[in-house]
Amino acid sequence: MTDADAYVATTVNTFCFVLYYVSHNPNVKKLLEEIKSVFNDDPNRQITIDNLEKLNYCEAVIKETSRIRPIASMISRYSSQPDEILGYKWPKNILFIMYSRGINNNPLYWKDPEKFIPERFYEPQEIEKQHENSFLMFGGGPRICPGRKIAMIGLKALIALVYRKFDVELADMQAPLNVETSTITFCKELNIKLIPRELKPIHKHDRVVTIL
Ligand code: HEM
Repeated sequence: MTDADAYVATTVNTFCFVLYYVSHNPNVKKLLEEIKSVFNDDPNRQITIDNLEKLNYCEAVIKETSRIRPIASMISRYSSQPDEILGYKWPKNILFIMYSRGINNNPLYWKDPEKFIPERFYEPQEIEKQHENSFLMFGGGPRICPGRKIAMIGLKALIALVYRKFDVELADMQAPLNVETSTITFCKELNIKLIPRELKPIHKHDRVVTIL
């Protein structure tokens, strides 16, 4: 997989999962309010890095989506030397596969793990409660995903571009996510309705300003 493929495959599939979970959850209101306020209620305003950095609730939505449904369900490492883990002795060159999706959804680390609650990644007191390495969206340690910052920028921009102009509804609210898992989990199909928001009415005052 090239870096370009990694960018498209990871970002696009995470984006589909965001659309799915946001459509199923009323917290969407908070996301829309944040987007509206950061872009000054202007759906055509140019997107800047400063704007994207202010989209903290949007970032929490992306993280909560990836906690419940990470595109990378597993992370692997070879042992470079013999070690003892959980009382078992392991020789070197053993392939360890960590089920990150299981860790992300483990009730030992997350209260009501099946519930979509972006506040887990938004409220400082909730963030403080998190156990180390209990959220592995981008892996961890020296081999942590080097594309994580650009991925977050791309996802936030995509979410802002769509939600500031359209209401998004799933074509079938009963349909489960249609996915296929190999190295990453792909969203095979997601049918949505994009409903353009009404254009902002032009006020008298705006017209005067335009003519001047
Ligand atoms: C939502 C988007 C993305 C997610 C969820 C994601 C997730 C991951 C995960 C879980 C790993 C394994 C980390 C580990 O073993 O500890 C990884 C590795 C990697 N990712 Fe990403 N990734 C994303 C986007 C990107 C993008 C946009 C790029 C490149 C522009 C990228 C490039 C890479 C590379 C090169 C590695 C291998 C790093 C190494 O083995 O040293 N990723 N990613």
